[in-house]
Amino acid sequence: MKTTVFILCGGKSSRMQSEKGLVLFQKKPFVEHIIQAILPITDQIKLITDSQEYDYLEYEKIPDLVLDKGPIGGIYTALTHSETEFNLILSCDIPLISTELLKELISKHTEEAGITVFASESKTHPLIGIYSKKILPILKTAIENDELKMMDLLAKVPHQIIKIEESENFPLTNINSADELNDLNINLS
Ligand SMILES: Nc1nc2c(ncn2[C@@H]2O[C@H](COP(=O)(O)OP(=O)(O)OP(=O)(O)O)[C@@H](O)[C@H]2O)c(=O)[nH]1
Repeated sequence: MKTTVFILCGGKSSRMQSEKGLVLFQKKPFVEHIIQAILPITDQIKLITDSQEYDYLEYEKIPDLVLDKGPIGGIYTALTHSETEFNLILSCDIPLISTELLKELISKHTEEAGITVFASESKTHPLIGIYSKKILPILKTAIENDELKMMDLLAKVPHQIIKIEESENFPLTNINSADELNDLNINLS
């Protein structure tokens, strides 16, 4: 299955108060941890961002087509730009993500699903997902109507959930603030 990978590196980072994808974890920016997990699968990696702070990375940067719409706006830009039917969309704040989990997600996606994501009983992970280009019209309408919640988008699209145990959530953890990063570092020490 030919897949393009898009990392969402936009938004306000208001809880982190600095460019989230460039926050250091184990001496390396979040975004580089994510790229490292993707590279054994593909080097077709693109960043959705308006920030020049990512210019040092060799991958293509695509500016947002719509502003202030949150992750759903970034996904809209990614799918509009994409030349492949299947697209792995990742947020920039998941430094623990592994190649194995990404491979599992890609291998379990089926053509009938517009979106495939992981979920445990307590948590769904919509920003670690396979998104089909065919959902673009639904995305566009959602943005036009300012219906920007990812869980609302999932409800509108035929989707597939890859069930995981609660204990498997850890590598999918997203880090939104300095406090959460601190907790993660304590957890791992
Ligand atoms: N390209 C793009 N990515 C976005 C946008 N808004 C959020 N994201 C990304 O979506 C993911 C989840 O973002 P959130 O944590 O919901 O929002 P945020 O703006 O980064 O952070 P907060 O201001 O703290 O809510 C992160 O990878 C963000 O970089 C956007 O407008 N464009």
